[in-house]
Amino acid sequence: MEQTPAIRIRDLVKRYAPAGSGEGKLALGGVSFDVPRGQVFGLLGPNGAGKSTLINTLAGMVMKTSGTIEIWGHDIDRDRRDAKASIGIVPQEVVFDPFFTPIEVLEIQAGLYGVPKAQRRSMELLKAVHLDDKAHAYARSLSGGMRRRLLIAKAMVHRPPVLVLDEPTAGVDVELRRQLWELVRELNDEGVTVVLTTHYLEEAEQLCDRIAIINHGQLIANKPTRELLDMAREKIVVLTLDRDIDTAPQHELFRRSEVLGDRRIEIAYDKDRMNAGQVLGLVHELGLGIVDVSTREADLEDVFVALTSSGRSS
Ligand SMILES: Nc1ncnc2c1ncn2[C@@H]1O[C@H](COP(=O)(O)OP(=O)(O)OP(=O)(O)O)[C@@H](O)[C@H]1O
Repeated sequence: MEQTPAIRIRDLVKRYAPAGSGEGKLALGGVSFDVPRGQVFGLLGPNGAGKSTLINTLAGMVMKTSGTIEIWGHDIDRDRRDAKASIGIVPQEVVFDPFFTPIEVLEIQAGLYGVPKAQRRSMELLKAVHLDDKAHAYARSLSGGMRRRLLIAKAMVHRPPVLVLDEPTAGVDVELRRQLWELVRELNDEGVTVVLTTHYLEEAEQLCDRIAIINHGQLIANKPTRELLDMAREKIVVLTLDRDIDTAPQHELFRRSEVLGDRRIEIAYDKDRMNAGQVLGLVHELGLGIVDVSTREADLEDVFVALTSSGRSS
């Protein structure tokens, strides 16, 4: 029998009720996709695309207009309890009572989820998020990064097989971002399926096995990260010339050509139509001497911009 996906979403529609007499806002216009088990799955999209609506629907905090959602094989309408028990949600905002300690935060949450005392593993969870030495410190004395890690532990008290993180690294510094990535990888290595939304394309590229892109409430891509990156047809060469020039050399085969300054120019070309050697040859033919060359692969940002600006579906 084929394994059920960690999350199965079909024809999900959410229309927010109108504030006045209008039609209301269509935030999700019929979205279908699966999150395979055992993966780190990234949900990307520009501001207002519908990511939070989707996550909040999974969390049971937003009522969908129509469509179906199954979490670990449990339909969220028909099998609400099991669906809820199968998912942990890490919200964007970090809010704790400043007078509770991390261990108390986890114990209270375990109580809310009805986890019997004998099955609780609060200390183990604090260890997993590297907060065991802060178990008895007041939450108000924790740094921003520690609070975020505590939120992740809190979402895991009932041992859900699926963990959803809404913008886990929004507004955190580079060092902390890397620590959180490491934590997500550790959880995933232990078998937890992770879904995360992010604005940082580098984060998605580094962390996610598969990426779905939402734009204007529609799914416009859903592919393994590698395949999505391969969709970037553009390659870029940066050349250092033997003299200063005011205007970049142009050719019908160049997609883009710009002067960067300090005798450097950048030329983007379609990797399916030509290679770097041909670009150099053409620049040479135009009478320019080349003293240095480097190339840059297009990254997820290039793909993202191409997809979300054209609205093309894949
Ligand atoms: N409670 C609400 N009532 C009415 N419209 C809403 C509500 N919540 C969100 N929307 C609208 O639905 C659309 C999708 O919003 P959503 O917050 O899901 O996007 P998002 O992709 O999470 O964006 P962001 O990255 O900015 O959080 C937006 O146009 C938003 O204005």
